Amino acid sequence: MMVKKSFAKVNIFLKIVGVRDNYHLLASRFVLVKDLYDEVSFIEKSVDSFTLIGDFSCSLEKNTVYKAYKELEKYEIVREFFKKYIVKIDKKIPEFAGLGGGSSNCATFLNMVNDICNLNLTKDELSKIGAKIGADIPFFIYEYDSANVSGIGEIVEEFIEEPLKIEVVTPNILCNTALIYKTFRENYYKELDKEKAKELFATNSKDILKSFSIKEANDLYESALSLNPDLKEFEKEKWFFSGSGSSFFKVL
Ligand SMILES: C[C@](O)(CO)[C@H](O)COP(=O)(O)OP(=O)(O)OC[C@H]1O[C@@H](n2ccc(N)nc2=O)[C@H](O)[C@@H]1O
Ligand SMILES: Nc1ncnc2c1ncn2[C@@H]1O[C@H](COP(=O)(O)OP(=O)(O)OP(=O)(O)O)[C@@H](O)[C@H]1O
Repeated sequence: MMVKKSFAKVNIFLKIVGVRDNYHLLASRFVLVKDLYDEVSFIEKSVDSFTLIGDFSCSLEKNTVYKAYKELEKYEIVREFFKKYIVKIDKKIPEFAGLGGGSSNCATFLNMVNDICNLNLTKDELSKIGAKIGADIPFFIYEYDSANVSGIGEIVEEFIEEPLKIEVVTPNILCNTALIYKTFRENYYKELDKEKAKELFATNSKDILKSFSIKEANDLYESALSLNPDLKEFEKEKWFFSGSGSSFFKVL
């Protein structure tokens, strides 16, 4: 049996720097939350077709891990492997939480299959596959603890800084990423200029959070709040908002 941890992430800051068709161009620092993770396991069991076990709120076809399998099934070694192994995911990362749960599972699966089936795909090749499935997946492919992410999410540059201890609180509020971006675009749109974005990318996470309010750190927070006013009661000093939410986090 093979097991690999599939970590959650938070966005230390998330600034919009432009648009590309229906998507938004980001300047964001992604950081892994090392004590919050799902576990992806390959367990030996003969099956007729790809089998994925776990506590998900979506159908198999909509699962990011299944979509990753469909991208790799052109390799015979992968088809044969998943006739002898099933995939089991022990879910601990809450969904619709801004923590990248589904994206992390997808990237972890791609990295595991690449290794166990000796596909010899590079991280860049795996990232391109992941980017077709979801914007947050490339970050998790590279397995950096901290990274500067741009483009739609497909440009991932490692950022070297002291490992961060992060506390996460996830209200029981489901945040819809697409709707939050749409509301941002229609009612709260603003762009950070490229020079400022470069400055942020050169600054360590703790120093950035010392000088930002929750709204300044995450451009999506206002639209998330307008759609989910109950988020307001979770606003606290030194707590910030991750991705499209609903999670708040604090750097200890
Ligand atoms: C909010 C973040 O989680 C921050 O890390 C990401 O930007 C979103 O990543 P994600 O949840 O993997 O997003 P996807 O599932 O790829 O896209 C969901 C929807 O979010 C919007 N979306 C996503 C990423 C992006 N850079 N611009 C967008 O406008 C699009 O409407 C898209 O249809
Ligand atoms: N492996 C998976 N684990 C959890 N959710 C998944 C998975 N695959 C697909 N989903 C679906 O993706 C949607 C969002 O799930 P989740 O929020 O965990 O993913 P994400 O988009 O990577 O994270 P974020 O909350 O940061 O946007 C939900 O509809 C969920 O059912």
